[in-house]
Amino acid sequence: MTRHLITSAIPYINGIKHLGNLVGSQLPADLFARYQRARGNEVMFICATDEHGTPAELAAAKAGQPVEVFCAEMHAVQADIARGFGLSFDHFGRSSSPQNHALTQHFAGKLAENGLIAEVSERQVYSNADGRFLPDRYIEGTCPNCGYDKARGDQCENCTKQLDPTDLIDPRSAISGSTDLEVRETRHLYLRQSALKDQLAAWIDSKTDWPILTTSIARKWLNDGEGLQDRGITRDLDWGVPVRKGDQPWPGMEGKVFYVWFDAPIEYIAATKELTDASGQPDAAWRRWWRTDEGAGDVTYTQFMGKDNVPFHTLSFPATIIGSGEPWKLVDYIKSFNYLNYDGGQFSTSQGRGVFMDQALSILPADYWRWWLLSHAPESSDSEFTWENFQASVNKDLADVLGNFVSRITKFCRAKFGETIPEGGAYGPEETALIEALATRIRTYETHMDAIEVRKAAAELRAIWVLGNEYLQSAAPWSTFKTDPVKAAMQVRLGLNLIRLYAVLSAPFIPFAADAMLAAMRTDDRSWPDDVTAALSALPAGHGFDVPEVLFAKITDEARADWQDRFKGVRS
Ligand SMILES: Nc1ncnc2c1ncn2[C@@H]1O[C@H](COP(=O)(O)OP(=O)(O)OP(=O)(O)O)[C@@H](O)[C@H]1O
Ligand SMILES: [Zn+2]
Repeated sequence: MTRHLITSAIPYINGIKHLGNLVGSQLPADLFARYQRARGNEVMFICATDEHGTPAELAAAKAGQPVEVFCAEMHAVQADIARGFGLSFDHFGRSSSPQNHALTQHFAGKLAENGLIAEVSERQVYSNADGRFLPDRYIEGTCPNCGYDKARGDQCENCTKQLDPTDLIDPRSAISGSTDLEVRETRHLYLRQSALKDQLAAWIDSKTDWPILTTSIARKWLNDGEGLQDRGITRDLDWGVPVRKGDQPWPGMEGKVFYVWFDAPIEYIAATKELTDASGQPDAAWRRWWRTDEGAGDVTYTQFMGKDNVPFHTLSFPATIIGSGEPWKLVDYIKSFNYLNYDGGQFSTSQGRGVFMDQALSILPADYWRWWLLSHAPESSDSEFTWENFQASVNKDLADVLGNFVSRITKFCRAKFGETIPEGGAYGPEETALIEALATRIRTYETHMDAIEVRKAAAELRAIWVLGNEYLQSAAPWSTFKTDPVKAAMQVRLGLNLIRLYAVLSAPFIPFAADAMLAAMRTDDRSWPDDVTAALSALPAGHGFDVPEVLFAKITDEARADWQDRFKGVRS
């Protein structure tokens, strides 16, 4: 048994996530977690909401709620939708938890002790009307790069250029609209990433098996321009983790909070403590996942995220971990994703463009989405969601191949032998060939799943389903039955056992359908088919079963056209 710590990039709290967010982080992480559990390994699968920062404050203001209330409600909404998609987190935490406050302050204190925090006096925009500084998105104005007049203090959405609040032309407060602004001196903490550059570069160089997407983004940030820059880790805001040096006050930093990108990844650790605290376990229970000196030496840690999150996970968070000088677990493998685009454009939360997770669940079961998204995951390049492609893939793969197999074999057996697995007959050459082909493909499937090659694993799984259909077609128990009912019984018994086998293999991709298949076979036996021959006799003659309801309904052209129309605009 191996031990797997798995984290998904934590979704931001400002709204309901879209299908791009899902396939770029939480869903492939869930696939991997479910697979590792199915192989009998010990898994700790962590996700959380990312709750600090100006977008959360602005979203709360727009909703007319105190930010704490907004975040608590939105966390509950996101947790509920995650359950709807079958995301099997061991814990779905909150970056605003007391556990994360304490750990974030702990790391900052250690970094300061080790000389890796610099106090820098800098010029920030201050609003006289609002009586406060205006960091990041609290300030809007005209982009100096493209002239867009709604550029924000951290970035221009139009040309994507990263900005500083002081770069904006004709700046105004995003809170009050006031232009009565001035630039004032304020002191902030910087994480001295540049001092760790060589260590980080050597560490990245040692990761020869990582996806090119991951290492190329890390190298770009390490080397482009003047190389890895120090990073501001504090802000003049109320909402966030108060700046403290461990459990001590930090003189000169009163009233400031840590920047959201400093505390967010620390929440992976804190969320694990949230889990064990909630069940009254001692600290050793979470520390055995995170401290290499307290039991995490044999843990394999895998992170999942979209490409824009890669710099923080390859450089900033490792700088925090390494810089602490303490034996915290560093990530072993970073699986990153390109972007999923929507019907010729980008998904956008702020512009309400695309299909959002709640909407997706309101029109079709989770497994339809899980299957399409995973089998089209944007691994080697960006990929695109189109309704035509979605319809074709659901209808062909799920309805025609897997669903059809289950329906044909169960209905035929009920008609000729009743709802009990029939006895008699022995395997012939066709069955031996099928078992050999299955064994080869299942071993390949495992290889792809171990390597987190999501698309390849999906293709292999589909090929495994196809083997069953091909066997059924050529063995044709409905014809065999007329001349040799004992042989037909053997074929049907094999087919019904294949349903259980398919449920076990498919569960990481389509957990709800897998549950329905196992329920129809009246079994809880989820043992992994290390030995295919043995796996195909798990359900003995005489074992009862039920013909399941339609596993996957086909998507009609009318439904597709209707959704295409409904989701072409902007979410109101
Ligand atoms: N179109 C996309 N395709 C794949 N992954 C994406 C896409 N957009 C965002 N992601 C990833 O989704 C995860 C959650 O993102 P987060 O909640 O921070 O939203 P975001 O990055 O602000 O995106 P958006 O503003 O589009 O919602 C991150 O790992 C991010 O990299
Ligand atoms: Zn611009």
